[in-house]
This record gives sequence, structure tokens and C-alpha cells, in this order.
Amino acid sequence: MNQIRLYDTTLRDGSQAEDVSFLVTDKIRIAQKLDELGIHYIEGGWPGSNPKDIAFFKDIKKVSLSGAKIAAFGSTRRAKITPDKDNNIRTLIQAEPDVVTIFGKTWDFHVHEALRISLEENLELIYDSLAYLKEHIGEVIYDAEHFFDGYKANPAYALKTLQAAQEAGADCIVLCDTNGGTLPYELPAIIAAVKKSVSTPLGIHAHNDSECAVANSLVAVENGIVHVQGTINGFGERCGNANLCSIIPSLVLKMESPCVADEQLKSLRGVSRYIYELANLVPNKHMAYVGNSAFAHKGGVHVSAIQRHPETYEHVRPERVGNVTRVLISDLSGRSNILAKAEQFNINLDSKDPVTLEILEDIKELENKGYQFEGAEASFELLMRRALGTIRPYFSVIGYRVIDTKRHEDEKTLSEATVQVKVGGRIEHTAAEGNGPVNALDHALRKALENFYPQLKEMRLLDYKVRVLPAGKGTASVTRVLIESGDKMERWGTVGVSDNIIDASYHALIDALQYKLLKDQGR
Ligand SMILES: CC(=O)SCCNC(=O)CCNC(=O)[C@H](O)C(C)(C)COP(=O)(O)OP(=O)(O)OC[C@H]1O[C@@H](n2cnc3c(N)ncnc32)[C@H](O)[C@@H]1OP(=O)(O)O
Ligand SMILES: CC(=O)C(=O)O
Repeated sequence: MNQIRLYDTTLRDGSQAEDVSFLVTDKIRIAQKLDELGIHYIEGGWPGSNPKDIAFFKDIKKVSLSGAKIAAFGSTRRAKITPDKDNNIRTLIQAEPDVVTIFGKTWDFHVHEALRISLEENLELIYDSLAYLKEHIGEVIYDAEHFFDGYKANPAYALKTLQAAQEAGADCIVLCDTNGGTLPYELPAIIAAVKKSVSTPLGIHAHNDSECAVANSLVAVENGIVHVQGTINGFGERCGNANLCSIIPSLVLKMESPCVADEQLKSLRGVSRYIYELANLVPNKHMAYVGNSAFAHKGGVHVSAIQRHPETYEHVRPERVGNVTRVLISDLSGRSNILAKAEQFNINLDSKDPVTLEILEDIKELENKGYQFEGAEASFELLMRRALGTIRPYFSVIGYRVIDTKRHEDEKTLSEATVQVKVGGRIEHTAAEGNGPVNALDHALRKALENFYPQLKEMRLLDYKVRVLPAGKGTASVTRVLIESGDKMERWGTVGVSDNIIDASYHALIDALQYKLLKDQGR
């Protein structure tokens, strides 16, 4: 297999995704992460587009990268002017990148409709722009925009555009599936025709509009392409770009193409999450290889088998990409799920112990009532320990009251909660306000308990999700509340279900507090 060069365009094409926008400082930090991951080319942006991208190319010069080359992106020159007069081409040179990548038109339809120039003139644009850039920048890459659509519409012309790029000295010609509509079976014949027509090393740049961007990139590699463009997490215009988080492990682990080192591959999940964090987006848990669910087993049959041998339901070892095997608890669980969780929580449990079956039955019954333990592992651990009788009763709540008051139409609603808790032999009665009834209840509970357990001051309520579950036959609808809490060390999820939203929240809050006390005690 050829040595594959990875070209990341998260900072350029990835930023063209809806909801993605990076600050210059984010872009610098991402470039450093991509360099550590072993990416060979990092496309930092389009300096002719905006001041932020110009600033990136200035700032990245102050950063020492271990191996990655920085590429600046732009287009072929405008019609009717020479490259030296073209602002876009001038800014590319002024950015002083290691590499310049420009895109040009391949599809005759685009030449007529988007540029509104003649086919011959477009060939001149491609040739002039690349030849001029090559005089100023050591390495020049040509992105043949809409190559596959162009080839299907007018193969002779599409190939002529590539020949113009080759004659101008392009170091790599990248075949772009810009509209993302090409299917994997179409690639081999088209790539074979290209190889007969040009000898320049070839690359692939695939979009995901038919959900085939990764497949197309891998098929391209199988057919001799040596340069693969993509983005981390598949960020990109419309449905996104080819996801490097899927391409890289497939190349290394399945296609004998060690494009990054084993240690670098182990950082892949971390890089994925880092970039989600800087993009301020929630990670897609179902992403192949790096998603939270990529190695999460829910069905009892699967859990039973992976405990005997992980490869029964895992296509690669998750550690290779920095991920872990997870076992989920739900009404699809069997005894194996319960035993796997017990091991994770350091609880001694035997498959023959009647408590195992009791816990399993409790789970199925509770899920039927609306509980969901997948996002509430702390509640599940408490449930297990309660069933085994190994949990200390840290406190009990004698009662609570929550009042919402709005004294005047223009005034904010005031929420106030009072609680009575018992710890050991002592009873504490407190009141607190909050910006909502659940917030007031949370404050009042902590205020009452913090005198006994000062460590609760470290705890924060991080997320609060409510779902009203539809009524079943002969039953009223119920509310499920999932709470995520955390301290400096850990985050944990708890669940409460009731036909009353405050009561459901109360149960989730109580579990959150009890879990904090349990874990701090060291189980
Ligand atoms: C497939 C891809 O992803 S390509 C990258 C797409 N990314 C972006 O567009 C993001 C950055 N773009 C921008 O900041 C702006 O569009 C700019 C600065 C590049 C251009 O802005 P404007 O000059 O205002 O033009 P506008 O965006 O309205 O239209 C695009 C222009 O580029 C021209 N153009 C498009 N492709 C090419 C090309 N390959 N070569 C030369 N010119 C091109 C179009 O003909 C049009 O020019 P015209 O209006 O003079 O005919
Ligand atoms: C160049 C590019 O981004 C594309 O053709 O999709």
C-alpha cells in the first residue's frame, strides 16, 4: 500500500459547516492538536476571505509544529486579470504558507453557469494561477472542484483541466466530489481513466451528501490515490466532509497503511472531543471508532459474548483509538450486563446470587415505568447497592415544600423551597430561594445537608433534562428527569420519574447527593 498523506481541512471546509465557527486562538490550538495526531497537511483557511484567516497564518508562524505543513486555500484567478493583479492570489502568497491549495472548475456546466466564461478561458485560469503560485510557493496543490460530476458530464474536458494543472506544475491533483453525490462503485473506472491521462500524484476530497464520503475516500486509496482530504468529526458544508476520525483508523488498522503512528492513533478520540469542545457542539455519540456509543453494548446477548471474547461484537479493540468498551443497562439487559456493571463498580456479585436476578427484574420494571439508566449510571449503582444492602443511609428527607409566587404581573416569579432532613438523630429544617422550583429545592437540600457533609459544596448541577412520556393504556403520562452533576473529579447522571415534575426532579436530586457522598466515602 502507498504511503498516504493526510490533509485536514477542518479549519477551512470544516468551518463552512452550519453552527461551526472558530476563533483564531481556537484555530491555532486545533492546528497544534492535528500536528500531534500526525496530520501531514493542515489547511488553515482562506486568507482572501476574511481577516480572521489572515491572522491565523500570521500567528501560526510563531508556533513550532513537529511535522505538519500549513496550507492556505484559495481559488484560481478571476477572469480578465493576470494572477499578479488578483487579490485572492496575492493574499495567498502574502500569507507565506508552506503550501498553497487552489480550487478550479472541472465541470463544463460550472464554467458556463458559475463563472460564465468559455471553456478555453477556464483552462487558462487554471494554468496561469498554478504556474504563478508555483513560482512563489514551494508546494502547490490543485483541488479539481466537482471532478466526478464534471467527468461524468464531459470526460474529455474534465481531463483537460487536470492536464492544465499538471503542465503548470501542480504537486498533487485532488479529485473532488464537491456535491457528494458519487457512489463508491463509480470511482475505480474514473480514477483509472485519470491515471492514464496525468502522472501527477492524486488526492481525494469527498463530501458526505450520499453518506459515502468515507467509503469513497477508502475506495480511492485502494485505487492508488495517495493524498486524502477530510475533516475531524466530518464537519463541513451541508452534510459534511469525509470524516478523518473514520478514515485514519480504517487506513491504519484495516488497510495496512500506517499513516499515523500507533501512539498517535490512540489520541484520536481525544482530538475528536477537543474539536467538538472548541466548536461548542455536543459530540455525536454514534460516530464510528471515537463516539461514546462506538463500543457500548446494550443487548444482553452481546454483553454475555464480549465478556467471553471482545471480538465477538467489536471490530477493533477500542483502546487502539483511545476509546473504551462500555456496558449499558436497560430493559434489553441480561444477567451479563448486571455482572459487568458490578465489576465496574467493584461490587462482588455472582451470577447465581438471587440478588442478580432481583436487580435485573427491578431494572425491567423501572424502565417500563419510564426510568432510563443509560444516562443515569449513578442511580443504577445506588439501586444495586440498595438491593445488596451495602449502602449507608446518609440522610432521610422527612418532607419538602416548594412554592412559586408572582406578586405582580411585571415581577419575576419567585421560587422558594423548604425541606426537613434527618441526619443521624438530628433534624434540620431549612428554606432557600432559586430561579425556579427545582433550583430552589436543590439549594434547600444542600443548605440542610452541608452542615453535616461539607463536601457537598463542591458539587454542581451541570445539566437538567425533562421528558414527558406519553400515557400508556390506562395510565397517566409521567415525567422523567435526568440530572447531570459533577465535582472537580467526576460527572455523574441520575434519574427520577413521577407524574409530578417536581417530584421526579426531587428523586433525581436525592440520588445525585447520595452518589456524591458514596463516592467520596470511597464506596
Ligand atoms: C467547493 C468549495 O468549498 S470552494 C470554497 C467555498 N468557500 C467559500 O466561499 C468561503 C469563503 N468565501 C468568501 O469569503 C467569498 O465568497 C470570497 C471573498 C471568496 C469572494 O467574495 P465575492 O467577491 O463577494 O464573491 P461571491 O462570494 O459573491 O461570489 C463568488 C465569486 O467567485 C467566483 N469564483 C468561483 N469559483 C471560482 C474559481 N474557481 N476561480 C475564480 N473565480 C471563482 C465567482 O464567479 C464569483 O465571482 P463574480 O461574482 O465576480 O462572478
Ligand atoms: C475544494 C472543495 O472544497 C470541494 O471541491 O469540495
